Amino acid sequence: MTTVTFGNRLAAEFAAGRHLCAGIDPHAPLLADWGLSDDAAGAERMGRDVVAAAAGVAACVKPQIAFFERFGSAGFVALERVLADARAAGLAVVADVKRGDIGSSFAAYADAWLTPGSPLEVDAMTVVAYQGFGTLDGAFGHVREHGKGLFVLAATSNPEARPVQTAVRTDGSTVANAMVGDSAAWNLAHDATAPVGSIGVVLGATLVLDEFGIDPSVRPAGPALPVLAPGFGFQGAQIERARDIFGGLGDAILANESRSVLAGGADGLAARVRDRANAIAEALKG
Ligand SMILES: O=c1ccn([C@@H]2O[C@H](COP(=O)(O)O)[C@@H](O)[C@H]2O)c(=O)[nH]1
Repeated sequence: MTTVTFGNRLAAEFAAGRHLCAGIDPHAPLLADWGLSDDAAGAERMGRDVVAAAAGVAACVKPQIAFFERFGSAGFVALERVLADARAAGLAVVADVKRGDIGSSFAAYADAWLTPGSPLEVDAMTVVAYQGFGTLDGAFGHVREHGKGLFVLAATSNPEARPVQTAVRTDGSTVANAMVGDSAAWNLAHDATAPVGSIGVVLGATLVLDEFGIDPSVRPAGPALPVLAPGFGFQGAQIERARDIFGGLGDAILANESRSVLAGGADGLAARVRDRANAIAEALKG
């Protein structure tokens, strides 16, 4: 059986004009806003409602695992139900887990989130390569054999990240740019002719990429590099500026919005998801 790669799955979403990655972030104030309890049941209800609203409209959903993890095992049960709904709806899930460790331990994280049939199976996960890009090796088999994807933190949307991510390595590259380069190189080496790669990066839409040593006018060789872009909406970045922000890195954008879509309660959620999906499609088309 031929495995559909994560990159090919993204390419199909983009061809259909879907670029929104709808966040599932059950913050306590948002749960209150929705009239839900600040517990696992409330998080589950919000998550399942977002999945229902996003199916066929958004390219993916992105549960922020921290908001489920705070409820312990009950939170993970809730999350598993949200993931099951997404699977049944054919909606891709990017787990925002930001995992990283020495290679042998990281491999167990990758197995937990990317093994087909695992209780927490998702389509892609966010990862941290602070201990070296090679520590991600344990996930690459899932990418190649099971059609899974990774988003490597490169230049994140939060201001505190700047001193670390702009640091210059001994090879002259900033840490942020090295993450972009290593991810693009992996895609080129493993699936050179794919339209979109299966390894992507996280680049905050709130940033000026040049300031992180990333030249947005340079499109990496090989498959388009998926960019998971948080920072739109609540954090202030404007989707209309996406082309200016990402330049040559803007061919395969998943624009994440969480609080801007979730605020306002369950009533009107479907309309908000649709409106944001349309605005993002319009800004990124052509
Ligand atoms: O650089 C990063 C990486 C991840 N995030 C996550 O994205 C969402 C953003 O939520 P909003 O409500 O749209 O601001 C959230 O889950 C963050 O943990 C990020 O913001 N920046």
